[in-house]
Amino acid sequence: MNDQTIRIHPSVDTGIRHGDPAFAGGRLHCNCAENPVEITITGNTAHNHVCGCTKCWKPSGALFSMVAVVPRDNLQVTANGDKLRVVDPAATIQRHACRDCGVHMFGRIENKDHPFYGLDFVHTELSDEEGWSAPEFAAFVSSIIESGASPDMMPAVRARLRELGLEPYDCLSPPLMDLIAAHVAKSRSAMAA
Ligand SMILES: N[C@@H](CCC(=O)N[C@@H](CSCO)C(=O)NCC(=O)O)C(=O)O
Ligand SMILES: [Zn+2]
Ligand SMILES: [Zn+2]
Repeated sequence: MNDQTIRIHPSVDTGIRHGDPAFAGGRLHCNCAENPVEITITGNTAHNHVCGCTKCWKPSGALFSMVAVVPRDNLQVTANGDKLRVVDPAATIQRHACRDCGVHMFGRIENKDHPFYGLDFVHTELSDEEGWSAPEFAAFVSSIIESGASPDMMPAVRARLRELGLEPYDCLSPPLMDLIAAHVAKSRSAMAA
């Protein structure tokens, strides 16, 4: 990495750290120096990825967020939960953010018909523990333009993502898109029956 290297996200900019398959979980904190919000996760995360969408929380200076999922029953708010506010109650993913520092602690889908219902979205860089699952791909890459990135820089952004081993996609990865499509097909056939 040199001064000209495109900064994707602090957790990947110097190379991807492997996750630990035996990792049993840990705690995430917001950025408040006093009374930080804490969530506790049992077990490891899955489907970790960097996301270029406009809605996922990004640390300052990063082009992408880094976001993974956990079963919602594996996540508990364990300190200062009174500081959490839903950023956009109309969004599919309801992001619970700290009202003081703005960090998103978890995103939850309340629509039981959604393909990802039952999973919460979390940012594992908020944890001091190591072993969380590593990011596997880059999602919603073209969406960084919506946040102000120049279209001219997109070839370099995609090249840097590939160099890091994060295949760039403009929606989710093919396995996740297949999962969504299979869910839609199953719901339609259930409705027709
Ligand atoms: N171009 C839009 C895309 C936003 C989008 O569809 N984001 C996805 C992925 S977020 C986690 O990977 C999504 O499911 N959004 C639902 C939601 O955010 O509630 C943009 O950039 O805004
Ligand atoms: Zn905070
Ligand atoms: Zn996103």
